[in-house]
Amino acid sequence: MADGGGEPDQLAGERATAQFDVDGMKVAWAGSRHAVEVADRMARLVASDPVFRKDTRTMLSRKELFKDTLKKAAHAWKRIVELRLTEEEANLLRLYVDQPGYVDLHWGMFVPAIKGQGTEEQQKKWLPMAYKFQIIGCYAQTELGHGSNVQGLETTATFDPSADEFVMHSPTLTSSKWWPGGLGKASTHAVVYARLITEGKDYGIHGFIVQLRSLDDHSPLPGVTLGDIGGKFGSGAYNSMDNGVLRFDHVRIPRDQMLMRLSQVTREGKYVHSDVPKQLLYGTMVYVRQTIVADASKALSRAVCIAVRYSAIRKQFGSQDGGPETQVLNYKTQQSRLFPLLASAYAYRFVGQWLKWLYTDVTQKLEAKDYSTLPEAHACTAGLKSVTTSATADAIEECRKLCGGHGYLNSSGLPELFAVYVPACTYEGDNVVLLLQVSVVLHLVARFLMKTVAQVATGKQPVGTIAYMGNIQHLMQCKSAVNTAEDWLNPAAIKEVFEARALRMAVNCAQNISKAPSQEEGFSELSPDLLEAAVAHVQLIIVTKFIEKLQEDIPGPGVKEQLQKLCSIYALHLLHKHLGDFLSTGCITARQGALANELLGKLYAQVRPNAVALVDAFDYTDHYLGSVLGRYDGDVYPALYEEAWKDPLNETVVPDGYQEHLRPLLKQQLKLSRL
Ligand SMILES: Cc1cc2nc3c(=O)[nH]c(=O)nc-3n(C[C@H](O)[C@H](O)[C@H](O)COP(=O)(O)OP(=O)(O)OC[C@H]3O[C@@H](n4cnc5c(N)ncnc54)[C@H](O)[C@@H]3O)c2cc1C
Repeated sequence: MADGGGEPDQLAGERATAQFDVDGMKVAWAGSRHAVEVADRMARLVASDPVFRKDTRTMLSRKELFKDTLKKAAHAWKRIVELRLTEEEANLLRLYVDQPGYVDLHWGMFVPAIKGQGTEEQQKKWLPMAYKFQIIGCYAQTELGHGSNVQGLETTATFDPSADEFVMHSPTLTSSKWWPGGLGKASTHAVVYARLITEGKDYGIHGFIVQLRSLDDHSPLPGVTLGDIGGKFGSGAYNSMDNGVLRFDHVRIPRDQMLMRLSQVTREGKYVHSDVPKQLLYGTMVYVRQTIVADASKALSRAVCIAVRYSAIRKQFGSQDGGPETQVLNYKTQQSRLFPLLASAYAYRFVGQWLKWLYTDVTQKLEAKDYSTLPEAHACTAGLKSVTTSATADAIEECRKLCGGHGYLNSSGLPELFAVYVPACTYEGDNVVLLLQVSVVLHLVARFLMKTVAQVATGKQPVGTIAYMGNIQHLMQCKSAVNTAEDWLNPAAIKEVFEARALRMAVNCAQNISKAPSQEEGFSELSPDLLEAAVAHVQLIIVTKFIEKLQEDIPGPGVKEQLQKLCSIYALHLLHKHLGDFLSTGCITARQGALANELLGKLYAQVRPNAVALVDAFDYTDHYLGSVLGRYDGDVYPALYEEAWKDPLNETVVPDGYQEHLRPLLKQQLKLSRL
């Protein structure tokens, strides 16, 4: 959607060729008519408010940028309160402000940690203050010396029964908390993860609510050392966030600030487990990862929207007879690089919508004390987080290249989008470490199935996203029946080969591990293969959820047909990219692989007239896109020209430094003895 301007629509011709109802597609993308309307309202509210301008953000110094973030966060809060926005509206408003800041961690990690790990009394005490922003919280887990290996954290929380207090301490340099967002400058409180020591025994990592700064003047409390960890990758981007460093020098907190839902320390210093099961923590994890997958589809769709619109405007080379130049979107290479990314944006959107359902399902099962599906739900969310964020990071960079030189300008929006997005591959679990966790679950199931193949029809069946593994006898032997390119349009044909590939890769790994001297050695040696098996499994989940989405009623002329094409593109481009997997596991023949590629080419041609309308369906304002190349009206060149003049370097015609460094050079009358 455009947000102002009123220039003639240079993309009108592209929009006229669409073969589907864009409004219907907006509903399919957003999830409901209501979701479209709320998102639209919030996006326009932000776009029309001058405080939320971001067109010069990449030109600000770090200090200016941070202050600008504080201003935007405070203004957003003011608007949320004034307009009495609902939680849904407030979340969307923050999304469209589109500037990482302390509020993300306050709402996204601090509040959920207290909700998930605090007792009822603790929630009653802390949450109202957090909801009203009387305190600002962050999530302090990672240390200078340890990230992925949480059990290796060094910060200590030693119980002192004489004072009924914990003593928080950072015994080494490497125990300094390092990275938490919002910690450096903004937070007044943190949930701090530390080794709990009582009665001389180390009980491992637990969470504690610790006040860090004075609520009167914001200065650090005695014994607390705090600061920002320094500039990060890119201009603007994540530099708006005050990722911080924190050290404790014997800082005391009351005993009741240990998060005590799962375990407690008594007044006497005894460590006791509560009767609340540990599995409850899975619920929060599923929730957080579901939001990360949803964010992947947002970031990817933004990049794709920019690249598609610009590729329709950009022309290079003409016909041989000097006729008009060709839109770069018409080049088959541009289509084969770009349309799979467009299809991936839709695929991630739908798997994200399914994850929302999964979260509700997991929550209900937890309430009913049914923990049977949790390991599978945990593995599936970990895998989806890993695969979608890695692919999105790569895709944003690909979109930059698809926009040629102009894609490298900050005003294209792509460098900042990339810089702000890539850490998603690292935070909330490094992607490789997460995939290895997925492969452990797959390995266990594959091993169990191999042992019980004969009884599997009657034995314990795998559930949820690993249910297909129960079909081991068929999937280990089946051969694809595809005989023509169009046979690949059949979702059942696609599903079968993706299932067979994932299962065979898992079984191969399990067989090879069983030959190793020990399981541990086998795991370590085969971890690269395990990783690939986990990726195959996760890609199957995404393909399956897209196919299932298409079995729903999807209103709007032509909408379902377009989605069917995108689903085929998503699956077949993966098949083409990972052809080695499919061939080496014997799931398809080389000819069937070639047929898939043939169909892909035809599908790209069918998507071409719909491409601009398919990105319009994301319904992004020009403000949110933040890209002169992705403008709704396609009026790219005047905008590029105008943006350039905003650069501080253009404030003077003759640059600073001319007198000292350029002029003497130009005026030098050196006698160069050798010339
Ligand atoms: C922008 C950003 C924001 C963040 N915000 C927060 C925050 O708010 N709060 C917080 O507590 N933390 C935060 N973090 C920290 C983040 O959670 C950690 O960076 C993350 O957990 C990874 O840990 P690490 O950096 O120590 O990487 P490492 O674990 O040191 O990983 C380094 C490399 O080793 C590999 N590796 C590690 N273990 C294994 C293994 N077992 N097998 C194979 N390979 C392995 C990894 O794949 C990676 O390639 C943030 C980080 C970033 C970048």
